[in-house]
Amino acid sequence: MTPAAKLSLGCIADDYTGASDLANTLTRAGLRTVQTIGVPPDDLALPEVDAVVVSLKSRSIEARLAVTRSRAAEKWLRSRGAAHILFKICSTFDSTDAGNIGPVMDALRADSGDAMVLVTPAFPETGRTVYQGNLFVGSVPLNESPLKDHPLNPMHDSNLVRVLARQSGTKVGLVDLASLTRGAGAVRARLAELSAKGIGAAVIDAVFDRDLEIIGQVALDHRLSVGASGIGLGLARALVASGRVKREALGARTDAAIGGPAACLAGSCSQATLQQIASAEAVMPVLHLDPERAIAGQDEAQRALAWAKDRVGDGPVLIASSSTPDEVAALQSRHGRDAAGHAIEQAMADIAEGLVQSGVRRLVVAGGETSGAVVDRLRIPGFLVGAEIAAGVPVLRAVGIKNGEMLLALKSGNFGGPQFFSDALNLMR
Ligand SMILES: Nc1ncnc2c1ncn2[C@@H]1O[C@H](COP(=O)(O)OP(=O)(O)OP(=O)(O)O)[C@@H](O)[C@H]1O
Ligand SMILES: O=C(O)[C@@H](O)C(=O)CO
Repeated sequence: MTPAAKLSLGCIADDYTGASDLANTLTRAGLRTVQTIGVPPDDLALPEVDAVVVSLKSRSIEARLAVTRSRAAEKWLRSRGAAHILFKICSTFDSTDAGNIGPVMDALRADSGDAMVLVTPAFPETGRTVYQGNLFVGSVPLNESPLKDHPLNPMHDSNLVRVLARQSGTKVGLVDLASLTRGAGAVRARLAELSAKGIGAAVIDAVFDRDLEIIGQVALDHRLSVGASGIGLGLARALVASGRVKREALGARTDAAIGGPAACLAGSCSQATLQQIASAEAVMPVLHLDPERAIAGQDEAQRALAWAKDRVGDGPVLIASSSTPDEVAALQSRHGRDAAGHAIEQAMADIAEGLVQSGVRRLVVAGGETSGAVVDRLRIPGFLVGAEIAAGVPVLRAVGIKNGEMLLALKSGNFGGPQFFSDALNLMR
């Protein structure tokens, strides 16, 4: 990116798959977008863009650290001229009562000087809608969805006003769908009412993309918003509609093939990923790691690499640590949740590193934390967005890596259809 280019939108994502989901949404809405891993170093050559999504791995770390890292990203984005910053969280509001959405929002709100922050994880394209402040995943409330069994942050309350209030020092209110359907003026009036009561964060209902377009218009009055790809869509469409950004035609970027061996890694234990692994068994060799051995040391990663070496020359392979909720719970009770998760992530990173050393240039990774560990280990500084594999999951072309080119797909645990792994590989030529 040239130093003179001014960003129309700055984004801070709390995990890497979420960042690529948002970068995909912004690209499809016509914004020239790049995804960086962390705050980019000054010598990273990036094209001229309208939006930068800085990817952090801050969803499941200590709140204090998440705040510090988010603030550093904010400072960089503001210094590049971003008038509005979107803090990208998960569309299933993944967090615990200790944070990190509330603490990061509070800090960025203080920095922005905004009296009011709009918050919505709605992303209708993937079935995430918010009504009366309650988040629905498909047809069920969040607390009845598979997110109740998430390995790191099980979600047991679907009322986001309550969830956010427990994490935040800011008073939280609601803008309901009835206000929203009366248009941007009604939303602004409702926000003024909330503000007069000392409320500084408003969870906003949204069920359809048209709701997000209204939210996007209103959000641009402010310097900060918090939400998932849906609010990204609203902001991007509002930027284009207001003439602040000239819509970029899709396909303006090269999708040149890379070829070479391909592999998939799955560390997500979501229902969607478990089903995708089961479907992949029919079309490619699949190795199920022994999670107990992966925690014990590096032998399991070495075993996986030896297994892959014998097969990857003949076609794609899949290596998965994923287990069912009962098995995950049993493992966590033996080793602790964070220790088990971290050790398995590191085993996945070891495997990714070994695969790339042996020539793999096309890599599909399932799971946000898993993707974070893998991308960090591969020292990839950023990505350009390519074709869309499934809602929220684009093909990514690595930029700034030392050894040639690489294509990746970073899949959020819950995203993608049953054949996701083959769908991804079909587009990653
Ligand atoms: N068999 C297993 N038992 C316990 N934990 C596991 C197992 N396999 C993977 N894990 C851990 O579970 C966590 C899965 O988180 P990850 O973010 O990768 O997936 P996800 O939460 O489904 O995806 P997303 O964050 O994109 O929704 C990681 O910390 C991973 O190491
Ligand atoms: O918003 C989502 O659901 C995803 O982009 C994500 O962040 C999952 O990790």
